[in-house]
Parts: sequence; C-alpha cells; structure tokens
Amino acid sequence: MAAGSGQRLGQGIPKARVLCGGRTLLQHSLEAVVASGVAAVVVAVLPAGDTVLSDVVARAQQASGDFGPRISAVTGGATRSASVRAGLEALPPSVGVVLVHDAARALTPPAVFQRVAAAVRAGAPAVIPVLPVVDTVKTVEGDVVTATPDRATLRAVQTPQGFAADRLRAGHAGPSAGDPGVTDDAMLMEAGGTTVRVVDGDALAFKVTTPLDLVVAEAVLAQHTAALPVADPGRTPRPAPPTQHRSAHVPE
Ligand SMILES: Nc1ccn([C@@H]2O[C@H](COP(=O)(O)OP(=O)(O)OP(=O)(O)O)[C@@H](O)[C@H]2O)c(=O)n1
Ligand SMILES: C[C@](O)(CO)[C@H](O)COP(=O)(O)O
Repeated sequence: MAAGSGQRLGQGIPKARVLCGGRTLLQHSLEAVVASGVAAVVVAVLPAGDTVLSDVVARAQQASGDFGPRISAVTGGATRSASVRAGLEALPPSVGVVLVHDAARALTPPAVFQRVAAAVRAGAPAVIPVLPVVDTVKTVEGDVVTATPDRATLRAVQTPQGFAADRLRAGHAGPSAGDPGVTDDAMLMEAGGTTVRVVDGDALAFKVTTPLDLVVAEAVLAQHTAALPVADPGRTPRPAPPTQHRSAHVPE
C-alpha cells in the first residue's frame, strides 16, 4: 500500500516517494518483500498519476527478471481500505494467500514477511505481526481518564498482515469495509468472525508516519551502512550485508 499522501509526515509529496538513505520508501519496501522470497506476485498500489513511483515499480520489475516475483502497479483510492481493494482486484484469482503491507513500514525485515506467510500457509486464515505495548495506555473522554486496560492484553499491530485470499476478499465486500473506524484489514476479519492469529513483529517494522519517524529510519540505515566493511576494490568481493536493505537491490 503506497497510495497515501503522507499528511502527517508533511513533506508535500506522497510518503512512498520520500527519500530515506537516498532511496524512496517504496524502494525499501519492495526490496524487503523481494528479499523475503515469499511472493510470486507483488502489486504496488500507488497515488493516481505518480510517474516517479510507477518508474520505481517498473525498475523493480526489471530487476526481478524471469525468476523473481511479477511486480506491477495499480492506482489506489481515497482511503487505505479503498487502496487495499484496488490491489486485491489486480491480483490473479488463482492467488490463495495475500499479504497486505504498508510501504510506510519501509524497514520491515524480510523475516516478518516469512513469519506471516508461513502462519497463513500453515492454515491460519488471518495473521498479523504484533509487538508488546511498552507504554501504559488509558482510555479517555475529553480530558478525563476513564480506564486503564491491562497492558498484558494489548499489542501494537504492524504489517504485513496475511490472509487466506477468499476471506480477505469477503471482508472487503462486507458491510464493515467502508467504515472509517476500520484501520486495518484484520478488523474486517474480526467483524466477520474469522479468528486472527498473531506472530512476532519487529521494532524495525515501525511505520514512518511523523518527521521523527523519518529521522529514526535515516539513523537506522546510516548505522547499517556504517557497519558494512570497507570495500577492497578489484580484489575482495564485498560480503553479504547484515540486513535486507542492500540484499535485493532495486537499481536507481
Ligand atoms: N488512500 C491511501 C492511504 C494510505 N495508503 C497506504 O497505507 C499505508 C499506511 O498509511 P499511513 O501511514 O497512514 O499513510 P498516509 O495515509 O500516507 O499518511 P497520512 O495519514 O499522514 O496522510 C501507507 O503505506 C500508505 O501509502 C494507501 O495506500 N492509500
Ligand atoms: C494497518 C496499520 O499500519 C496497522 O498498524 C495501521 O492501522 C494503519 O493506520 P493509518 O492510520 O493508516 O496510519
């Protein structure tokens, strides 16, 4: 999902086009999904008429070649949910497992895709990656606290979220699909009575939402780059990098 406008990031361009470590957030996300090896088909859902991002997708498809996943682009909608539906419509009917991922979670490690895909392939109809909540969370009305939910029962939810394709299609055709209170695809499953299972998320799968998140993402990438050994031109090939960010290179 890369069709958002990135209002909270406030850069004046669609968020997926924002550079981090010199590459667009969309490039980072495509690299991660390709590196994970779980996808046969990747549909990037883009803002209408965004030629910069459609070029990114075209180059990713070129780099993927005959042996990698088939990567294409479609235009998204006004809401994330509408964008997911546009992506679903672009998938071949034969696809049995669908992972829905935010391009904004640009540094998601490939292992998270693998955990989610493995759990769905093992039979769970809906799987989401989660992290424990580290803050105490309150419910409030106005400026008054009304309750403190037991933190042990709370999880922060990430993407990719994985689904049996028929369940996801049914959820998006159902009555809750257009509800603005539905902020992720798993909620559609919950509304329809489908059991949603959790697997471990990863701190690196944080969503780049605010300017501070972008600072953090830049710092993470800079640290990984600094950790790479200095190349010995012409003699020693550079060893494999420690993360996915350089392992499935989408050419500029
Ligand atoms: N109409 C939309 C809205 C969001 N998204 C995607 O859904 C993911 C999560 O959304 P969010 O982080 O909220 O992105 P934006 O909607 O771009 O952010 P903002 O709400 O700050 O404008 C992002 O990868 C975003 O591109 C999308 O494909 N289509
Ligand atoms: C899908 C999601 O990333 C799970 O945490 C999140 O709900 C998206 O919310 P946003 O309001 O579109 O950022």
